[in-house]
Amino acid sequence: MIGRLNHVAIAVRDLEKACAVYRDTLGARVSPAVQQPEHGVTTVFVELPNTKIELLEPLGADSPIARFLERNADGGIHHVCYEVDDIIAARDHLVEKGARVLGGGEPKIGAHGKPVLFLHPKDFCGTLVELEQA
Ligand SMILES: CC[C@@H](C(=O)O)C(=O)SCCNC(=O)CCNC(=O)[C@H](O)C(C)(C)COP(=O)(O)OP(=O)(O)OC[C@H]1O[C@@H](n2cnc3c(N)ncnc32)[C@H](O)[C@@H]1OP(=O)(O)O
Ligand SMILES: [Co+2]
Repeated sequence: MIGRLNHVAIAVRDLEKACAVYRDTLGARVSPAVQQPEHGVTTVFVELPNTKIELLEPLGADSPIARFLERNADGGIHHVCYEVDDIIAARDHLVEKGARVLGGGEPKIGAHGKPVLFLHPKDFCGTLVELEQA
C-alpha cells in the first residue's frame, strides 16, 4: 500500500540554525520557511536527490511537536512520510487492521497541498507515520 518515501521530518527548536546546518554545512538546497497554522508548525524543506527532509519548528501554543521537544531537548527525527495512491482507502485498510489513525481519521491538507493523515507511533515500531496522497 505505501509507496515512495516523501520526507523524513526533524523537529528543531531553532529553524534558522537548522537551516544553516543543512544549507551551509551540508551544502543542501533549503526552501523558505512557511507557517502552517492548521498543523501548529513552521516548515522548511531540504531537497535531496531521492527524498526531502522536513524541518519543523513549533508554531503557536498547541503545537503537536512541543511535547516532543520537551522530551528531546536537542530535537530529533519526528516522523516519516510515505505516499499512498488513495488516502481514504489507506485509512480504511489501516482501521480494519486495528491501527490508530490520529486526528479523528479525517485528512488535513499538508505542506504540499495534498491530503495527509498521521498514524500512532505505538502501532508502527515507535515511529510516527504520516501518509500523503500522491
Ligand atoms: C506541515 C504539515 C505536515 C506535512 O505535510 O508534512 C506535517 O508534517 S505536520 C507535523 C506535526 N503534526 C503532527 O505531529 C500531528 C500528529 N501528531 C500527534 O497527534 C501527536 O503529536 C502524537 C503523535 C499523538 C503525540 O502526542 P503527544 O501528546 O506529544 O504525546 P503522547 O504523550 O500522547 O505520546 C504517546 C507516546 O508516543 C510517543 N511519541 C510521541 N510522539 C512521538 C514521535 N514523534 N515519535 C515516536 N514516538 C512518539 C511518546 O513518547 C509516548 O510514549 P510513552 O512515553 O512510551 O507512552
Ligand atoms: Co510531515
